[in-house]
Amino acid sequence: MKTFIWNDLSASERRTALSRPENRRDARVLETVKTIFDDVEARGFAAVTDWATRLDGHSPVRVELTRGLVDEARANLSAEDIEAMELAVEHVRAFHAAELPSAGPVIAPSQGLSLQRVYRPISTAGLYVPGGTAPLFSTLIMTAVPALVAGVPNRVCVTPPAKDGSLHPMMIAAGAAAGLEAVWRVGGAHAIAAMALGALRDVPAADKLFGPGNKYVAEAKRYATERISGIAIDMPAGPSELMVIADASANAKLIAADLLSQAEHDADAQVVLVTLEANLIADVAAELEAQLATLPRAAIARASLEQARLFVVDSLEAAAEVANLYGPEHLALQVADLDALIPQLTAAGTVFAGTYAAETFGDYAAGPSHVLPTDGAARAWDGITIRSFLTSFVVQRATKQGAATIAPAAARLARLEGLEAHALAADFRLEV
Ligand SMILES: NC(=O)c1ccc[n+]([C@@H]2O[C@H](COP(=O)([O-])OP(=O)(O)OC[C@H]3O[C@@H](n4cnc5c(N)ncnc54)[C@H](O)[C@@H]3O)[C@@H](O)[C@H]2O)c1
Ligand SMILES: N[C@H](CO)Cc1c[nH]c[nH+]1
Ligand SMILES: [Zn+2]
Repeated sequence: MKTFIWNDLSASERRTALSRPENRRDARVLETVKTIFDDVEARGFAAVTDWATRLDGHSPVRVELTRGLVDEARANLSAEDIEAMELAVEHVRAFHAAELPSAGPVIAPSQGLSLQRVYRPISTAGLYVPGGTAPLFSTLIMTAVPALVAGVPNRVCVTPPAKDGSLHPMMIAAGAAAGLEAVWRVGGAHAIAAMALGALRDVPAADKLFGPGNKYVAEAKRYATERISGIAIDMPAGPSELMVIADASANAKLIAADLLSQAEHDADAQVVLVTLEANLIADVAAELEAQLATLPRAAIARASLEQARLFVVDSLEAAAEVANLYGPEHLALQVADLDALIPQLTAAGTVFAGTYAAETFGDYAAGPSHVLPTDGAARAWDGITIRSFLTSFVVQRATKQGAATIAPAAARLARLEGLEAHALAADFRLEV
């Protein structure tokens, strides 16, 4: 791990030490994404098929979640697997249902005026479920369940095929539990382009794209917003990130386990340790080696660890400063005084507080969606919430008396702006 002593760094050295690698915004990634969008726009589903075959070895298929297919998938899973999935689905459903907003309060700034915010589900949500190196059916749960709770009528779900072209049985079982009618077996930037441009046969173009992915997928989502007017995305959600803040009370084994849990996602995953206790460093390094020895995805985790960073700080204030500047996707706190640290935090996708709050719990089953902002986007974006699937608008009503109260002020301001038609539209309300 590259080590930095926070107090020894100038302001610009601190920014450099905390910057993400350049390769995510690699011009070649954007070039590939643009080429794919051009082709999908020009040739539609035929282009999606060609890219899918070329990059993933299989053409796109709409896998309808029929009763027979779901039963077969469930038969290929153990009762314990299904129980775990159902617990996760229930926690995610309950958390998002609890946060479902009802219409806002009716606000009357003057007599005869009433203002109320109401919420509506978006019409078509494009849900991306990663599957390049691991079938992340947990992401299906973390996107499709909140979309269901929000009442989104068209939920289009895509995920890349396994090498042999199959879908993991849990993708099918979880898809059914999340109320999906089908899962499209297609991934990568071409799947994003297909959802964004309405090129998945008769599936309508997505109003908003959701879900995380590797640098191609993340760039394709960003590029969709540049290219297609009106389309939205949930947030920039690229390769996983974890920052751990530790003090002398921390357990080196748990720190290493949490760091490796995100490092094993992707060679591009970012893991960072911020420690108030220099003596922890050797223990964490030893634990990392010991745990890597038996990890099936050790090669990916090692590649990620090559970019890992370690910051030595001398106070909780300094630790919070590092976290707030970096804005990690996940922030795990292994410090004795959580109540002193948490109020100082301003930028993180989600925070795991204390010894027992494993990041893994949030990834699978705690309840909030695990789709979270990366690359510093946590400074300005939320992770997926129930609101991500809703739009809202304010219904503005006025009685004759309300119009009489507000029209003179509105007309006067309009005339000051030189907008006579606006002013007349206010004045005429006094005549009817
Ligand atoms: N931020 C979050 O909330 C969050 C949540 C879960 C996972 N993740 C991240 O999602 C990512 C999943 O990545 P993944 O690769 O396993 O799956 P993925 O589904 O995101 O990407 C796989 C697809 O990428 C495309 N691809 C691969 N190499 C390409 C190339 N050279 N050119 C063009 N396209 C190419 C292929 O079509 C392939 O199907 C990881 O980085 C993981 O850390 C993030
Ligand atoms: N840690 C990922 C978000 O960065 C989510 C995930 C899915 N499966 C396991 N983990
Ligand atoms: Zn994870």
